[in-house]
Amino acid sequence: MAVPVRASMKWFFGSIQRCSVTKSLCTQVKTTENKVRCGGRVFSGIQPTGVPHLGNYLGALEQWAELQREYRSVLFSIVDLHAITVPQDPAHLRDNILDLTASLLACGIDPAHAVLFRQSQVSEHAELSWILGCLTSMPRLRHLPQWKMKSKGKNEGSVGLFTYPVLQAADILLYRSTHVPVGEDQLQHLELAQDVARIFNKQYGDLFPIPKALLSSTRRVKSLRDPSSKMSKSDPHRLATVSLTDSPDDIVLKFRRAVTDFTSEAVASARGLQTAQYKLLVAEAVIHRTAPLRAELGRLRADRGHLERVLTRGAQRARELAAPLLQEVHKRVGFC
Ligand SMILES: Nc1ncnc2c1ncn2[C@@H]1O[C@H](COP(=O)(O)OC(=O)[C@@H](N)Cc2c[nH]c3ccccc23)[C@@H](O)[C@H]1O
Repeated sequence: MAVPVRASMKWFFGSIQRCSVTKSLCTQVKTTENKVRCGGRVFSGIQPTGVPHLGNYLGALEQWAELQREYRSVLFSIVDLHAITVPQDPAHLRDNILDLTASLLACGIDPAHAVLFRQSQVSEHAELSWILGCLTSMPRLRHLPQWKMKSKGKNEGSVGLFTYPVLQAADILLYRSTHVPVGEDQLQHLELAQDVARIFNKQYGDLFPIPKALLSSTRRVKSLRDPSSKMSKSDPHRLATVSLTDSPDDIVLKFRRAVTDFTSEAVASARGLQTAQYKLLVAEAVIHRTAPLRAELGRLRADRGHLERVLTRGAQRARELAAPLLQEVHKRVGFC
């Protein structure tokens, strides 16, 4: 099958993928515009489904760390309410939340610069989600990716899975966020958040800025087994996904087995190499890039108390921002 592993490895050679989405929806991160210290507010979220993979890192987390130095106000949430839209084992979920916290810190998220918190510890998310859900039509949600993928096309999922994107809109709007760094797979969800903000503003008066997506240069890392799909935590094929905690041997194995249509003409720095040599080169680059993260992650994971404290403090700071906004929403809709 002629499918490009090089597409999933492009970042290594510094190739910048072109943004195919309209300018109004998204902005690529490394533009001059965004290098200026911005007065806006950045918000993003990640599901606690284990240690992040290379797609999460290159598509989102790497730029999260940069943005916290560039923006005045930055919040990152571990979205555990989203995680339970599919069945979860409670003990496993608890572990995953702390493992993800350690991973985010290892990727450079600094609680002194960014508010890092668990979504379920700030109840305003769920409450705003209800209000926004009352402004959202069912047909608008039916075609969004989470529902289409996870309900298996048979309308089999839970109500929570169906309204998942409304909760995501609430996450973003609750902080009047202006910029949302995400991978390409989240753009449709962001469009919904924009629509909901417009609907609310029209009905109740201007309150929410229309949030923009910030796409990294590596906005879609593909599965190493089936490049027609994205690299994903839920991929059942063990060799499809590179986790940040994979051992160097595992990384080499996964790239060696990766599906590719590579020809050495395609990437200047690999000219003249055979496919096997090229794959090894990329595997070594990934090992080199992830080694410091692996070491730091191991250290952070050992101190569960510290991780809990980071999340508790983060939730306090998030609530200080969320409560007055929700109060204002209450006033506008007529609750007080
Ligand atoms: N293969 C890939 N290539 C490039 N980027 C990728 C790849 N896989 C994942 N990503 C990006 O990683 C981030 C977290 O992924 P999640 O699936 O947990 O991401 C999700 O499931 C969201 N619904 C979480 C969420 C909840 N509320 C939010 C509010 C704002 C932004 C995001 C959220 C995302 O930026 C995602 O785009």
